[in-house]
Amino acid sequence: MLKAAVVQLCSSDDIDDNLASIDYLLAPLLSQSIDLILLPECFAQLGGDVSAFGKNTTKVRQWMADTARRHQAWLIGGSIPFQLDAAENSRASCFVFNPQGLLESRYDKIHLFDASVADKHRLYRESSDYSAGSQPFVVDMGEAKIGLSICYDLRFPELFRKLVSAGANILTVPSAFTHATGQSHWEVLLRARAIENQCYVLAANQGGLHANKRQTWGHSMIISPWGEVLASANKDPGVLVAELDMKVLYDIRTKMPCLEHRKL
Ligand SMILES: O=C(O)CNC(=O)[C@H](CS)NC(=O)CCC(=O)C(=O)O
Repeated sequence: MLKAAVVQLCSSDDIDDNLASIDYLLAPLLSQSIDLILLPECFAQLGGDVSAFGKNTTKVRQWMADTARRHQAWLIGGSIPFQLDAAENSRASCFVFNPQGLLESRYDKIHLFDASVADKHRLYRESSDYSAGSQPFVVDMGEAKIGLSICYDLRFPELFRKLVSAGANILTVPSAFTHATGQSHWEVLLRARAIENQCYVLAANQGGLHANKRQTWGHSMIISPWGEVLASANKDPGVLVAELDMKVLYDIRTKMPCLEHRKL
């Protein structure tokens, strides 16, 4: 049994404010034994100066380490911009801290959201602010093996197959999914990834109208390997908690061994 917490936010461009909101939302969980906390994409800042933040992430990374240690839980830090190499843009990086507050791994978003969407924002050009990563990551938490992804990655099932082939049994999808695309695609894609890969899916989204006028979909979810929605949010900030029973997952994988039936 693993107890997971999924945080939904409506982040602004004010880093201190956003971190204080998360502290506030997580405070009631201190008395519960949470094993894993997932934060959404751009949890620390949405709509700010990506390049400036990407060069100066020390404070936020320290906050992540402290938060993991305080809750004695794994912390999967959705994404922050992180300037890895002066010759390129920031990566959109998901830092993972263990319950001792030590950095365990970092996944850099592979698929960047360059798309025209039928909302007021219309044109998304993530690649003008960010450089793409290329390396999928599975975090080994013992029985739980966490396959990392970020937001637009959700549309690329081949990434999730790679993660599952590398042993993943829980998939995390921290996001800032738009209101327009979320309404049509979010739940369907998440449940499909859970069903086809026979994995738990933890999806932490941004939700609401942000200071920069972007509107995100919310509806963060925890989904079982059978595709059932175990917990879901509406449009407002909050925290979802669910227990992930790995026996349920093994049972599904044994009775319907789709992953072993793969031919291609
Ligand atoms: O740019 C920022 O400030 C933070 N990053 C994001 O919001 C990213 C890139 S624009 N959003 C997505 O990937 C949404 C994907 C999506 O909505 C879909 O696939 O439909």
